[in-house]
Amino acid sequence: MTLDTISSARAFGGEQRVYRHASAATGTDMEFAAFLPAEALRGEACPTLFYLSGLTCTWENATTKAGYQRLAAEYGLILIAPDTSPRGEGVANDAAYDLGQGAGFYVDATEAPWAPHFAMESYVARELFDLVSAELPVWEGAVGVTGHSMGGHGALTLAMKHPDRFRSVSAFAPIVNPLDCPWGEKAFTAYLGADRATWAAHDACHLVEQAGWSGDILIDQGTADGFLDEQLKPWNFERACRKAGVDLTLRMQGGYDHSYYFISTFLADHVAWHAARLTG
Ligand SMILES: N[C@@H](CCC(=O)N[C@@H](CS)C(=O)NCC(=O)O)C(=O)O
Repeated sequence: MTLDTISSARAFGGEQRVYRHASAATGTDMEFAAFLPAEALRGEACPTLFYLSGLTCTWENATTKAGYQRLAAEYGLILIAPDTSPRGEGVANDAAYDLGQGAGFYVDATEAPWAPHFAMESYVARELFDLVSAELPVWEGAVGVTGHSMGGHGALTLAMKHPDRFRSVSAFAPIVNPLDCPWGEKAFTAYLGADRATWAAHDACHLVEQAGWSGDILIDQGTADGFLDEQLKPWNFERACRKAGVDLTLRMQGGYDHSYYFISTFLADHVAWHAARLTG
């Protein structure tokens, strides 16, 4: 598979790159950002962190606003920031910001008109994972995943569904219970169909009770997040983790909202937390 470099810029002794490639999973070209620390540029195997973004985002939001380059350089970590959906003229879309392009929800759609291209679980957890493992100096067995909002849902569910691939997981303001929030109900109805029984396999609250997680989990959530009560409900996941005996650290951060100001404030803790688990 060919990786085309769209851009490359020196940052913190490493390089911030953006790649494009033809994706078999989505049937489209996909773009993603990759920060390579100095160690990776020297060809040394590096622990790697996937950062999955939220609604309306591409690889660009986190790459330009989270400040991850300095942190990834400090810990010698490769950071991979995928897009949030397939895109393009031949790809289904919706006028709303929370469905279609920019809102892939990290599931493989089974329903029309989404099924032909919306395969973001296969894309991230298999195709992109295998691609970066083959093309970049990713330290085998030392890959973690984090994400924000819809991307937090992606991080939690992909980690629990693919524990052979992801060794550490954390999230910022994640959607934890798509079966019980308007964003999740709308997207899952469209992508997976009306039968809610099929949804549970993509719901972190259900997954943690069914599949569990052998490590610990870190979640940061702002108390001034406008989506907290209606969409995010981290207490549902706290309850499910307690029931499942999974070690969750849920930090309610006073006065923080849903923005990248919140993410950039606490990202250092997450990068350090992943680095410790991936190299320990
Ligand atoms: N503010 C958006 C809601 C979507 C939103 O807040 N998206 C979050 C992720 S769920 C985000 O990171 N947006 C892009 C950014 O802040 O750069 C809207 O109403 O259109």
